[in-house]
Amino acid sequence: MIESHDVLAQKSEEHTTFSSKSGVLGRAISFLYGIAAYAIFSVTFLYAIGFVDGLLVPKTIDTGDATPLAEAIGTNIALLALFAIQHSVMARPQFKRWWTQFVPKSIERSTYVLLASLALALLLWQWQPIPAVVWEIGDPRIAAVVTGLSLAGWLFALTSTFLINHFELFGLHQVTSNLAGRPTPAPHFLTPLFYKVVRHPLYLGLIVAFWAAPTMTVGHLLFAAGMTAYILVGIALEERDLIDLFGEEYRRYKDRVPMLIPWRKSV
Ligand SMILES: C[S@@+](CC[C@H](N)C(=O)[O-])C[C@H]1O[C@@H](n2cnc3c(N)ncnc32)[C@H](O)[C@@H]1O
Repeated sequence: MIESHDVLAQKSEEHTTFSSKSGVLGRAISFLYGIAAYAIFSVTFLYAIGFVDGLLVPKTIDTGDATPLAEAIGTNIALLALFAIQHSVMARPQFKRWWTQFVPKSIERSTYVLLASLALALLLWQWQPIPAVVWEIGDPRIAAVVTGLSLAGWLFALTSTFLINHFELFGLHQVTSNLAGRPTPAPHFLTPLFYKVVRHPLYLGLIVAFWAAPTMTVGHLLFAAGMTAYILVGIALEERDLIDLFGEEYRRYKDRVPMLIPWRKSV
């Protein structure tokens, strides 16, 4: 089903109706809730960079008490699955339609961001190290370049969110509009800068950040492989929704621009 901009405008209208009904106090509380969700996301995201790259934080992907291998693998797969299921299920329009019967539309995205951050925080906290080494770069200068590449991946991912709409993606736009009594504008299809080269620069940045490791342990490899597999499934689901939302425009974009690997027709 192609969701027209009229339908989206009507949704914005419904959103305004809620805003005007909820009162100033309700809107102020929603706004503070959105700010808190965003703050929790920011701390978790920054911690995740240190965790994956083994920089500055007390617990990294390769530190912590050793547990039996089967237990470590089982725990880590369960943590990755929880993160992936939360992300994928809650991002779907059908799920959003269902749970906005209980959660106000203005804080739907903030609640998603909050739960996603908590799922990530649980993973960072409970992750079991598996220290066996898969590869290790001996030359410290090359190792530093590889860490730099990983950091560049994180920055590329973060920049991509600003290119489409960082504040909408993380729920701040919605709670701010609600506070001001304005409708949240309907989503727009955008292809700025990186989005002209690949369709999913944010995910590409994350994949680079996960795989560019000067020392790759089995634990880190499990994390990188699990997250990459999840991203590929996530892309298939996201693109189905984007075609529903933007129709022929997104189909043509898909034919023209590769998914993740620049200048490659198919991927
Ligand atoms: C976490 S972001 C990831 C964006 C993209 N997949 C990427 O990797 O850069 C997911 C949100 O971005 C939106 N989105 C993805 N591509 C978009 C585009 N070209 N223009 C506007 N919104 C887009 C999706 O509808 C979804 O709500």
